[in-house]
Amino acid sequence: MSDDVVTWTRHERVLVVRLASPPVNALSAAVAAGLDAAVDAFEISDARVLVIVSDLPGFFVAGADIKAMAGFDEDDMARYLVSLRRPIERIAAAGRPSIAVIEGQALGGGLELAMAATLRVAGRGARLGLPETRLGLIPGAGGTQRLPRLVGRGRALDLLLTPRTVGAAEAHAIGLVDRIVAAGGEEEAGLAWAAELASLPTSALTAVLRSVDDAHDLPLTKGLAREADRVADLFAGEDAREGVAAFLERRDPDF
Ligand SMILES: CCCCCCCCCCCCC[C@H](O)CC(=O)SCCNC(=O)CCNC(=O)[C@H](O)C(C)(C)COP(=O)(O)OP(=O)(O)OC[C@H]1O[C@@H](n2cnc3c(N)ncnc32)[C@H](O)[C@@H]1OP(=O)(O)O
Repeated sequence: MSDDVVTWTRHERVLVVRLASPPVNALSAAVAAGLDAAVDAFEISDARVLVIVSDLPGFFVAGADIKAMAGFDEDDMARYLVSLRRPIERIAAAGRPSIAVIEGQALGGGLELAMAATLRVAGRGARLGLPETRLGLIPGAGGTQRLPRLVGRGRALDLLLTPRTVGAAEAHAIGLVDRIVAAGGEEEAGLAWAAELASLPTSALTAVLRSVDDAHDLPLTKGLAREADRVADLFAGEDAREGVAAFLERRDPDF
């Protein structure tokens, strides 16, 4: 368990990470370190899904810690950038699904954290944006790379070039969030979604995640070849045997 700004608890096959760093969950060094420790806990566990949720009403994460950064020298900045990017990239590369539960503001590094998750669920009151240009910066934790992959070049530029934020409905319409729920229902929806994913075999979910990432990174022919290899590996595995048998025996599979 990390210090009190980032905590995590196990809910059956789901690890729930809670952010509670008043007033806005700014990504301070303590929050970054806490996130990293939470990813350590996820990696050594047999949890199948990671959920990231804020305990601060109105804020998912308001971005990097501007107050702290204002006093940085270049070495501090370099260390801070590494400390922020490390947990964010580990979540993205985890190979097991993660869900960011967005209630309120997800800005800058906060939206970058959410985009590193596999999936995003937002409440109707959420606002999302990458306002770094207003600080004379650009996103430094993957925002310029993941936003175009999620929403396309034009919409990404619209949100990257200006500090404009989008509400939940627009974010859902452009594919920045995957599910939109009534305000107040975010955490329940995120946990229910995580439980649904956690009932499925990690071997298949990991194969989906790796294959979809290949679709961005590889030429089609190589991606198709890797997909075929993954199908063959899965078909030879216990999970596929259980899944096929359960179907034929008209029962729920026990993965
Ligand atoms: C800036 C120096 C740069 C030096 C180089 C650094 C390079 C290292 C880069 C690291 C990796 C990059 C990560 C990421 O890409 C970069 C970022 O995330 S930059 C930050 C982006 N986020 C923002 O710009 C949001 C700024 N905040 C707001 O717009 C508003 O505060 C809000 C979140 C919309 C809330 O508005 P209100 O409800 O009106 O509340 P207040 O504005 O009064 O704020 C309340 C309280 O919280 C403090 N606060 C708000 N945001 C931050 C923050 N990001 N960091 C630290 N503190 C924040 C605010 O100051 C108030 O404090 P109080 O006055 O009450 O003490």
